Amino acid sequence: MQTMNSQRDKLTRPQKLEPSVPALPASPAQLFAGGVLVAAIMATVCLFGVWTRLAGQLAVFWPANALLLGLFIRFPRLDTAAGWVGACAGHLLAGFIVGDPLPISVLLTLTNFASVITGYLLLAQPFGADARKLLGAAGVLQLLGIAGLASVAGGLAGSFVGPMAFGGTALESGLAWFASELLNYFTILPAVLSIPTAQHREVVRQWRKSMPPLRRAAPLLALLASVAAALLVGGPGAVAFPVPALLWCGMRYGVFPTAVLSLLTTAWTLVAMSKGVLDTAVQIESPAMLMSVRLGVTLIAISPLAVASAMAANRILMAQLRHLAEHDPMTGTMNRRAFAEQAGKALRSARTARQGVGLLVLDIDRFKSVNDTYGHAVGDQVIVLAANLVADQLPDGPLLLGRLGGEEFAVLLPGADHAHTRAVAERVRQACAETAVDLGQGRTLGFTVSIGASVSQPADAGLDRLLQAADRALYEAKHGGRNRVVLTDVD
Ligand SMILES: Nc1nc2c(ncn2[C@@H]2O[C@H](COP(=O)(O)OP(=O)(O)OP(=O)(O)O)[C@@H](O)[C@H]2O)c(=O)[nH]1
Repeated sequence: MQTMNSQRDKLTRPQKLEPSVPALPASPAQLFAGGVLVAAIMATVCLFGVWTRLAGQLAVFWPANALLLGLFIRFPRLDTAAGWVGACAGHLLAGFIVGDPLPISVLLTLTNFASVITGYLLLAQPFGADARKLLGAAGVLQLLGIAGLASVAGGLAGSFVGPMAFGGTALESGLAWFASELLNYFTILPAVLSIPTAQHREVVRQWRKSMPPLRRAAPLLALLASVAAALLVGGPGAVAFPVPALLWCGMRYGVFPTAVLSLLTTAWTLVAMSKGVLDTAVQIESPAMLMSVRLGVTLIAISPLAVASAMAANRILMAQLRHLAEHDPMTGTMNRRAFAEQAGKALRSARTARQGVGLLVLDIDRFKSVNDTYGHAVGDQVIVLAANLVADQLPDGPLLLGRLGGEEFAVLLPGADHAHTRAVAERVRQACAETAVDLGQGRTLGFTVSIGASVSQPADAGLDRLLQAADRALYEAKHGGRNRVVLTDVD
């Protein structure tokens, strides 16, 4: 007889939308590959940043720091010593390619790392959990605060290094560095941190199914229309034209698409302004004015992100509440009401497809004496173990297992005929008879179950009739000596 004291996970649990963490330590080859990947990404984005550098000035757009911080937090697999060395190597390689003198290249790299490390240390703290996951509007605000402090660190380091690398005063250099970092962090970090996980992709699939294509596309079309309107109308207010459409995107699309759309809209607005395509009639006469405009445009994109995040947090809460309302907290199986609802749906589909259906009602034998002899806590353990054993014996596909009450469970087997229903019931009975609860100190407790099964082929009978027939069969199984299956046909 096998003993078991662990709860398996086939039963439905509330979904946790968290970044995946590697289950096993990475091998040296994987660490090396991760380091090389980070180096390649950093070298590429640094070269891009240098390309946007105007003579004797900071780069107009420097995505490297925000991207590096986002990658290390979002993909812990890359956050290794090899990853950090790779990031350093990528920076220096880009400096070497563009012909920066090595001391300057090292100083610029250290300055970049000052802000990345500050952001990393803050985000890695327990209080940074909501910011890491962009959970709720508070998470977004927290992320912005952390990005602000990382930018201050970059600005302070930049006030020393800037005058050596690009000339100018320490104050000018520090402020320019700070503002540029803030812009990059605000736009890029949310998009990288919210890159979807496999679980998110399933949520997206469900979302696609739940909405006709035009309804899904409407916020995006509104965004395009508002960008076009900004181009046509112009003037200082035009930079805010896309905000309502972005808010709509935030309400409908979730955090990652909203972060990407906000990033694209911000980038487009800044580029269109600098090229004169978007005529805001604002005279940009000084570097400080330019920075003010850039930061203003960036900050406009923050509220849609906060909306998307609050909506996402709300959706997670709703899913958890729904799970609590529909599941038995002890075993994780559906409760009676949710089982009736799900089984009813499955029955209707089986009927439409002219398939058969089987129903099992299962009851633990002489359970009262378990409680009386070993106490309720052990009784609970037996109930949980029975639920997991049943779940393990069921065919793949949606798990239609419900706790009808006490130590009684029901299983619906859509598409099953007489033979299949009996085979599953026998498997369940045998698995329970062969498994014992581990009571510790070498003691075990075995148990058996009796199963009443009913079959309707094709599935013309309703759930109530199937349940009544299975109940009668269960009564027979109990009176026939227990630890047995009795099957009956419903016509
Ligand atoms: N530990 C525990 N006991 C429960 C729970 N729900 C119901 N029970 C107990 O389950 C027992 C059910 O016993 P009965 O259905 O009367 O019969 P039985 O002892 O299982 O005997 P047969 O069904 O005739 O084999 C009762 O003593 C209930 O108090 C629960 O959640 N936990």
